[in-house]
Amino acid sequence: MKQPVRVTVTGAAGQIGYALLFRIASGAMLGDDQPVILHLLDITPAMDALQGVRMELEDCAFPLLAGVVCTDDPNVGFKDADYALLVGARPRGPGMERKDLLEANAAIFSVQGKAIDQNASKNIKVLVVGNPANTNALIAQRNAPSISPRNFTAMTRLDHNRAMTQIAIKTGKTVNDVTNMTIWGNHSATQYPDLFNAKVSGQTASDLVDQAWLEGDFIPTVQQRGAAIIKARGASSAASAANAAIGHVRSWALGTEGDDWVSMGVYSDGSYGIAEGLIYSFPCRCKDGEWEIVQGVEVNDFSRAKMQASEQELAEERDGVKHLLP
Ligand SMILES: NC(=O)c1ccc[n+]([C@@H]2O[C@H](COP(=O)([O-])OP(=O)(O)OC[C@H]3O[C@@H](n4cnc5c(N)ncnc54)[C@H](O)[C@@H]3O)[C@@H](O)[C@H]2O)c1
Ligand SMILES: O=C(O)C[C@H](O)C(=O)O
Repeated sequence: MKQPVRVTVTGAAGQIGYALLFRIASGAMLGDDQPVILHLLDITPAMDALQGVRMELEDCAFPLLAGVVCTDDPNVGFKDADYALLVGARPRGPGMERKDLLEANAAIFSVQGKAIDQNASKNIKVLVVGNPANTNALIAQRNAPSISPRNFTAMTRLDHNRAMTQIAIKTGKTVNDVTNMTIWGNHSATQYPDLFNAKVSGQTASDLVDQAWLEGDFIPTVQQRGAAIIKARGASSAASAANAAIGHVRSWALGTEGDDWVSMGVYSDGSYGIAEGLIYSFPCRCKDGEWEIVQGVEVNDFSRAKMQASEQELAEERDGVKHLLP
């Protein structure tokens, strides 16, 4: 049996937390031979609810669950953490854009970045889910100078999964036939889901649909899916978000499949002309616990304009939180 690893989940008493923790404890995220110690971090008023979550975790008798720590102290929450899923943050309501949450949520990620810097493993892998995820990841990363910026990522896997299903439905196939999907940019309404490189049963996806559907239906559906769920459910996506978080960390830790890739918000090294240092979603392959941006993906003029619009939005978000970026 492997030694247990410590996995911190923030916002653990929230709705994504509830859909996430039981799957981590079951082995869905890190494999069925990897014991975990869960560190559940939330705010003080949520501690009673968090104890309820702990009781339910205990009552599952998961063979891989080697311990549960519940806390409202980030220093305890991130102590020796090997993985952190930063979920705890306010969700948007109807009519809001995700960046409207910046003011409410940014401070959380500055505090948590510092706590990660001071307490966590230097090899920690961090996934930011709380919105606006890319810029919150940037804030956490910049407040943790002793840890490689490569270790801070933001979640666009939910958008990636949404895009795979939309093209599968349109072409009468299933997601098993869809490969090489890419979400470029920000987890926001400027994100760009790319059908020019995606494949359906080995054929280029954009060749299988007309441009009017691609521009007028597919792209806005993926961009606006979070808002559509909020409108329908009266609450933001939770089970699908938790599922995407599991997928993101699993791909990062255990590797991507064959030649396929996944979408991850990662520290830009200037690939595809995207400003260095932004947390931008690129096509990534993972191996041995490391991600790399896939090079040589074709970018036509249509794609380039959309990628730059999302880059521009991320630069504006970054400038809006300058006071939190040491
Ligand atoms: N990136 C994505 O694809 C994606 C998808 C879905 C939701 N989200 C975002 O995830 C976040 C959480 O969503 P939810 O539906 O679980 O919300 P929720 O309100 O149900 O839960 C949030 C939890 O975070 C806790 N929290 C608040 N401040 C905290 C802090 N400083 N430290 C620790 N915990 C804190 C709250 O007490 C609450 O328990 C939101 O920002 C939402 O917009 C992102
Ligand atoms: O859209 C939201 O605000 C929630 C989440 O980011 C989503 O994409 O479902």
